[in-house]
Amino acid sequence: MLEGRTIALVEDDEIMGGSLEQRLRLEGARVVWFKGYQRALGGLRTPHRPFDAVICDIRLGDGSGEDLFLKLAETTVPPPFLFMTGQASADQAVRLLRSGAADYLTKPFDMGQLLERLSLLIAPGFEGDGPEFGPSKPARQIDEMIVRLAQAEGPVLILGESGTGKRAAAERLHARSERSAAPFISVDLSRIAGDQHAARLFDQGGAMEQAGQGIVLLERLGEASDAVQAQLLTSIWEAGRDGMRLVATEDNNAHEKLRPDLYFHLSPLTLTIPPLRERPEDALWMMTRMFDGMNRRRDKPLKGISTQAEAIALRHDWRGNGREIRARLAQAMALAQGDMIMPADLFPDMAATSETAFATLAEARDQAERVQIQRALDQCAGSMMAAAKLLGVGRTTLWEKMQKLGIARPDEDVRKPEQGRQ
Ligand SMILES: Nc1ncnc2c1ncn2[C@@H]1O[C@H](COP(=O)(O)OP(=O)(O)OP(=O)(O)O)[C@@H](O)[C@H]1O
Repeated sequence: MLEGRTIALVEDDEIMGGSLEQRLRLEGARVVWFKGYQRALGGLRTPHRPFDAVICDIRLGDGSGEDLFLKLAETTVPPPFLFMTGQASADQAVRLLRSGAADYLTKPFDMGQLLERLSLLIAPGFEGDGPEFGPSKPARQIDEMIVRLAQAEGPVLILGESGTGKRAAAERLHARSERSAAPFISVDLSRIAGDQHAARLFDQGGAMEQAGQGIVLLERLGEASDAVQAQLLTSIWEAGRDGMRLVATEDNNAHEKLRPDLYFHLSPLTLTIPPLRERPEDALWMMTRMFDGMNRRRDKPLKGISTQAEAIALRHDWRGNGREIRARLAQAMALAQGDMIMPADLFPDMAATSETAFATLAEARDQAERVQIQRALDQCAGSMMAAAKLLGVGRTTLWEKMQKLGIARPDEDVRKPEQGRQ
């Protein structure tokens, strides 16, 4: 019944947790058991695999299940939560459901009841091929946006740095749309000489004709000349509702590279994919996912990626985004000497620097604090007062931490943009 599902169990009671774990496994689920608030917070924020659901006790020794859910909801879209409460008051029940939790059960309950509720909350709407872009809030929003774009009509513009997954998004859009049975034709304009663009797109047997009522993906559309862009605009008009649907990709400067009339025609349905350095938890998630796929194809599978390598991956800036992850992993898996991927396998170019040296606890804590403070400041549009509140510390403590960690005051960034981020 739960075959292939991954369920997180958050329960600090050994006996209750043990029997739940056993039963869920019997039903075929993969269970990850977190025995307290703090552990669950870490594990659910950066899951190695997305969870289909979370079964969570309300009372935990070191916090509450409700706080756990709310904390996760600040930065990610949590998986559906099924809470287990003692005698839940009506107020608490309403509050839990309003906060976005999927369901709750009042103790004592029997296993049959729990399994029934669980299957209800997993089956409709949550079934399918899982997230494509990661567990972070922006990534889940991209997944949702793709579904909405797939159901709409009209051309789509996908923007983002190289390797952020623009092509992956277009493929998913095609697969989710009513046009999925029709062709998906892609042309990367940067790989074809400029004087061949028009022929490749518009001639007999060209991309437009091949696509029929399917999707034409034009990668790096800004490479096309002004004349080709004008011709494209005409063919979008001519294709109308019954012809091909155009999806184009560009970097974030599309407005400078495309003819204004074409840009304005494409831009109403725009999907912008943020780079991985702004959502490090997705980088880790994507790395694990790619590792699993590549590892399955190996004659001698590796055991996994070491936690040290993961820690460095979490703070690496991934300028090449998914493309860089894939390249580094392929190299690491080919060259790994042991049965685990170690930092030097994944980042051999940094092997001589302190970047791959094993981080001390203090360094790891500083790094985690730096990321969290920066996130809070971003979320609060630079307001230190609001960020301090979000982080649960006083403004002075936040200020002292920022000085210690070398984080610029937000108003300094505003006054001197040239000294801001690179
Ligand atoms: N969300 C994602 N899901 C799966 N793979 C991804 C994702 N994002 C990036 N990748 C991987 O990263 C690489 C680049 O992805 P893709 O071609 O979709 O990116 P892109 O934004 O179109 O890149 P470019 O602009 O450089 O062509 C591919 O190997 C792909 O497997």
